[in-house]
Amino acid sequence: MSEGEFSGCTVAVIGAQGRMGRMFCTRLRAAGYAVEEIDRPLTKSSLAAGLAEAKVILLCIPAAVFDTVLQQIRDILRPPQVLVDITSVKVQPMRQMQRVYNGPIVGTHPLFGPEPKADEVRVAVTPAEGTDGEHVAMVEDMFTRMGCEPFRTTPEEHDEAAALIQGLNFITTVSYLATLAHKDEITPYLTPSFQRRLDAAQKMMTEDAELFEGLFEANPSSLDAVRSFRNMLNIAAGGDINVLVERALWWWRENSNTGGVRQ
Ligand SMILES: O=C(O)C(=O)C[C@]1(C(=O)O)C=C[C@@H](O)C=C1
Repeated sequence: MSEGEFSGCTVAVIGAQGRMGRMFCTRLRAAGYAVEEIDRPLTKSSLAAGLAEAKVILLCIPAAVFDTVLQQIRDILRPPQVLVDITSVKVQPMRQMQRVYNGPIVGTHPLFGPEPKADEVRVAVTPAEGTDGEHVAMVEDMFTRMGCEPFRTTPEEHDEAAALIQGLNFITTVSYLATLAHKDEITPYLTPSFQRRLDAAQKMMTEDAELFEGLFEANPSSLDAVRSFRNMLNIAAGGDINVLVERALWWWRENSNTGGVRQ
């Protein structure tokens, strides 16, 4: 299939009314694709009609209903339709998709929410083994045309990285704030730097906790990530804070002419 054939083709978006689904429908149309919007209630006839002309089926659905929806579409999908998901973990959904469909499958994880800033548009792309390069390139091209920056990886590599970035970000925040909960006596001591951290955690805790909890449970690398963090806490508990600070300064290595080592 040439690039020309693919541009302007039909993409069926399942979960089109969700926040991510709505964003991708808008971006797909702006990029010149025909979009079939599919959302609840998912019926046999709405799915059959919606998927009939689609070259790509984009699943924008919560992990909790992933398997149910796959069961509903398994007999409707026809190779060479390309099945694409946007779930924030990859090992488990890739297996689920491969169990029900033997056509092209390209997993993706847009590393942003429904209202990304212009520089927050990276998309991890995890093709299933056996999916040919042409179909993977089609999907990468689709994201590029939507203004995103796709990069290719594997489900395992993705989940290890996501456990460290998304997983530990959540777990360390939850653990820290839980440690300090129910201690009215400490509130007079709140400082601006603590308040900044609390403010930064608000959305994650009050709006997205269920999402991150689900991702933690669904990511096979979560516990390894927690263990590496615990190793760092053990160093802190031993009093050797300097070792940790030197190591953490790696993040600002570009700003330092001493390669991350304090002056
Ligand atoms: O935009 C937000 O507030 C998000 O939480 C988006 C966010 C995140 O930042 O972890 C959440 C889930 C997706 O997997 C990717 C990005």
